[in-house]
Amino acid sequence: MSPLRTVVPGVAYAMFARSCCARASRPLFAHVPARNSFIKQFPRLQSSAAAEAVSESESEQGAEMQSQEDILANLGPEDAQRLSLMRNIGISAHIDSGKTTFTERVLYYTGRIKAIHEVRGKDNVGAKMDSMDLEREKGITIQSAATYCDWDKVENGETKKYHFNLIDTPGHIDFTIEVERALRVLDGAVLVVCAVSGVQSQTITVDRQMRRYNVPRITFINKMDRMGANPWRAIEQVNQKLKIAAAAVQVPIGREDNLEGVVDIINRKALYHEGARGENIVEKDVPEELKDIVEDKRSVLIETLADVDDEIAEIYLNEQVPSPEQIVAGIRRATIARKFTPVLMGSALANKSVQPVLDAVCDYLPNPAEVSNVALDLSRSEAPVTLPPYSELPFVGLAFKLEEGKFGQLTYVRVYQGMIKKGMNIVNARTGKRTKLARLVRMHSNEMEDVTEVHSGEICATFGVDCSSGDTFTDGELEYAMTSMFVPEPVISLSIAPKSRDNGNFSKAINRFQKEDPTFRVHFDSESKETVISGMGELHLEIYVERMRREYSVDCVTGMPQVAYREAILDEVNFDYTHKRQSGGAGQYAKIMGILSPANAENIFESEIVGGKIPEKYLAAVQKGFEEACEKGPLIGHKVLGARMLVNDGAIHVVDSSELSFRTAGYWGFREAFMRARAVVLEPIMDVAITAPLEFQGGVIGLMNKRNATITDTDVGSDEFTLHAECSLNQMFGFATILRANTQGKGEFTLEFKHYAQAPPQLQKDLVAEFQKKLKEKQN
Ligand SMILES: Nc1nc2c(ncn2[C@@H]2O[C@H](COP(=O)(O)OP(=O)(O)OP(=O)(O)O)[C@@H](O)[C@H]2O)c(=O)[nH]1
Repeated sequence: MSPLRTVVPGVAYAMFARSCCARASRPLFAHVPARNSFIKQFPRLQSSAAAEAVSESESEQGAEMQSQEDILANLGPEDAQRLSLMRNIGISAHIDSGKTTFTERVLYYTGRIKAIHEVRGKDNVGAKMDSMDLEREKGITIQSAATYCDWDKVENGETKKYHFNLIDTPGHIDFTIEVERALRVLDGAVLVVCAVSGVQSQTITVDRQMRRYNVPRITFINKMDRMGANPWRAIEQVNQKLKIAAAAVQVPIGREDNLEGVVDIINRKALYHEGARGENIVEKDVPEELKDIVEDKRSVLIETLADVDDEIAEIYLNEQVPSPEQIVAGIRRATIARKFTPVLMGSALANKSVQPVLDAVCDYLPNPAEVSNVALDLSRSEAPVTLPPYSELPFVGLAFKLEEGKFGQLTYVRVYQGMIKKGMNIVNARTGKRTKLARLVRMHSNEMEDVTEVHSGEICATFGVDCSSGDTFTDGELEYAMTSMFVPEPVISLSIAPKSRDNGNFSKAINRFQKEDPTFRVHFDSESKETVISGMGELHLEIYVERMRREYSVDCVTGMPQVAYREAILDEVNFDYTHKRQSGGAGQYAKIMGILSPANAENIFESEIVGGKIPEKYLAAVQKGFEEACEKGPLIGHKVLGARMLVNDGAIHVVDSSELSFRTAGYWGFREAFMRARAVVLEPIMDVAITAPLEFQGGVIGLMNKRNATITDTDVGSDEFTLHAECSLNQMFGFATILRANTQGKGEFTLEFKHYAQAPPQLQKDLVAEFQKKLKEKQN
């Protein structure tokens, strides 16, 4: 953490002063308010004796990175009150853990919806957050959905109204970008774990994503009503597999069919439910038969906390017992520091113990002011700057999700600093484009409510803003850009064409899906004259083909799914390539020499030219040629992965050399050297996790052996097993049908890209032969 600054108002001024300097140099940011107007704008910073005390030199030294203490100390009373009661949270988990069912209860108990509808429920209505027809039919979440609700929490006899912005995310790895972008803008998460299956493959993936965006999480063990439910095994797995300290803050009262509620072990209170949907929580004494386990688990909680929190450790080492308030404060500190996750339990479907999770969200997850958010100041070599959630500062927000709605493109925005108002102009930091905000809404799944202004820390949506997902918006005052989310590379592609002549809808659909989903890519293969779509898995592409049919009335024919192969080299070779053409008119001449060698997972271009033998602009042209060649490898026309081209010598011709000549030399020189450097084809290797009832274990192992998979681990539960294996994607095509047939429809599996590895020699030969054949056909 950066050192605590003492002259707090000055820090904000320094940041602002810097942005003014930045603006002064760019015509786009012509308006430069004087410092006085800044102070007028921010009355609470007017203790300007302090502001004056900040010397110019300090403001020049880059005091932009504010510590969390600075931010909290400098929050105005209105922001402080508003933000302390706000939580931006995501609900994430493995497929089918009950995220949507859980969210439905949250919406019901907070009064956001009037009735509960189940995922695949008999009433055919479906859960609120699965608003797409396809989601309701398949019973899976495909797109993340945002909503908001208010939760009345009683604290010391006083009721406080907390405001939640909530995002329900898909569990399936094929829609992983939805999880990435949700976690990018959320401050905390509820990790849902099934009480029977425990930590599953996707739980681990989601956990990794939470770590990527530093998201603190509380854990909810759902499905405690199911046979074989075992929360203690699940907690052990969170500790072991997710490698984060976890301890229960509750113990269940009854289990499986007899689940009645939970005991809050911090306050030693039993919580039961009353009402048709368990809406009323009734507090009672801890049942006699649970007293021992409550004390036992309470000690485990305190010991686990003592390991990760200094204050609890001190109390513990002094052989004292922390008070309930101290325990809650310790859990909050350790959770926000991402060293610990408190574990709650219940059953969303049986309406048990969801409300305590909402209390825990308030107690343990951070409010927007407690999370450090950073942007890069583009005007100062991308120096990092903190974005404090003060409403008075200039607006900075991130467009994290785009969606085509009834009224045009809907852009979801998280407001990090300042506020936005209907009618105001916002500027896209990437394109410099200014747009007037015609409409501002808050989303409730597929419904929306118009609002006139949205303050820092909030999530909202706007219409008619031209941008890509991940773009930063400002009010034009600042040149800030926020780092965007991680976008995984697609691993599978297939050719696609409309069955009948395209009346424009096919292209419209393709354009829209591409804009909305950065993991869905489209390109036109000029050799095969086909449109090729790429994505994260078979289901991912299948869903888009189906959506084209339903939403755009375009029936499509698709080719066989193709693996995204890569080409690499195993040897280092020298190259000496001359590109020469003399056919009337101006000639072409470029000579390059150097070394081509294998590199680690990226393509690198370097030059070590002495004495200016090749001028910089020609070297840049060689690099261009190299990059072009890497897009379409010489072996089978797939991308090159891990090649380093070093140009260390060469020659130019005073008349005939040009950028084009050097670009051509870079392109062909690379290809020629590549083929001499033991070129190989790489294929994607996937992490496979298959879960099925125990009786199918032998059969499933047989299926994986047939695919030359490497079995890495097997978890055997009371009635199910999970087999983990590494297998090439090539071997996994159509596996969903095969697994279903071999497990009476009870088996499930997930696939996640792990790494690239050399394809088997025969496959490489076949691919090369096929590519050569196609080339010949084209030449004839
Ligand atoms: N027994 C039991 N079943 C539950 C519980 N919660 C959810 N389910 C069921 O589990 C299935 C999956 O629930 P969802 O809420 O769709 O799970 P999800 O995690 O949102 O699913 P995806 O978004 O597709 O990954 C549904 O059939 C639910 O009825 C629970 O507490 N107990």
